Amino acid sequence: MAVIVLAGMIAAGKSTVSARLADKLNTDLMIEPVDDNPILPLYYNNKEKYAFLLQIYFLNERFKLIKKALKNNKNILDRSIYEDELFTRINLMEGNITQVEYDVYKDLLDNMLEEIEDMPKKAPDLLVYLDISFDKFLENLAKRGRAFEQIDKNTKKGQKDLAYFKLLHTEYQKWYEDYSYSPKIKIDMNKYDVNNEEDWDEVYKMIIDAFDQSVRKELNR
Ligand SMILES: Nc1ncnc2c1ncn2[C@@H]1O[C@H](COP(=O)(O)OP(=O)(O)OP(=O)(O)O)[C@@H](O)[C@H]1O
Repeated sequence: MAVIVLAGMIAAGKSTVSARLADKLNTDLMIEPVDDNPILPLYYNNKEKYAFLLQIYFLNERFKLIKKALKNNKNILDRSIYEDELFTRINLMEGNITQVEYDVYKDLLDNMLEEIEDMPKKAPDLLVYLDISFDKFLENLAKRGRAFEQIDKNTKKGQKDLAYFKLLHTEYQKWYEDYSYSPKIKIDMNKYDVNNEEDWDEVYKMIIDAFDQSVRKELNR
């Protein structure tokens, strides 16, 4: 039984890497399709109003996927539940949710994580963190062109959005350094285009080597 979870900043390439990885390993891909999320566009339009609702929505959806992934054989998840907590904290810092809302969220999250403690597998075998620079993030966001994510720098809202993304990017680096639930690997995605076969082969090898080490460690325990 093996579970690999992808992590990293918005538009770092998690969806592409997790899909290619699932295909290569012939395993299930656990994703929450963005197009099915009714709250995300509302959130990007009015963070103060929808941040708390969005976080509860993500927490619930993520938990459903984790339960499935940790019970089944061989799974790839395209984002970790611990990152949702990071998003929630950023929203607290930005004043989009209140301290009381954050406390309720955190209590619910801890309660859910206790359920995971009773499952045969409590954490992924490997966390793959995709690292990108802020400039690369802006480039990727513009390139993929999801309407609600676009930044209009000439407006007050655009400036606020930019500050949100910047804070998230900075905090993501710290988040990765502190992450300790499972073995982890950081991949510098500024250097690789995973749609290019040569680059993908290199990235895949790094992930598999780290994964083999992680599983070997587990067997020797
Ligand atoms: N907990 C959360 N709080 C706020 N926004 C979130 C949260 N989780 C995901 N999102 C947002 O949902 C959108 C889609 O996220 P998704 O996980 O599909 O991929 P992504 O972050 O764009 O990454 P990639 O391009 O690497 O696949 C992004 O705008 C992301 O910021």
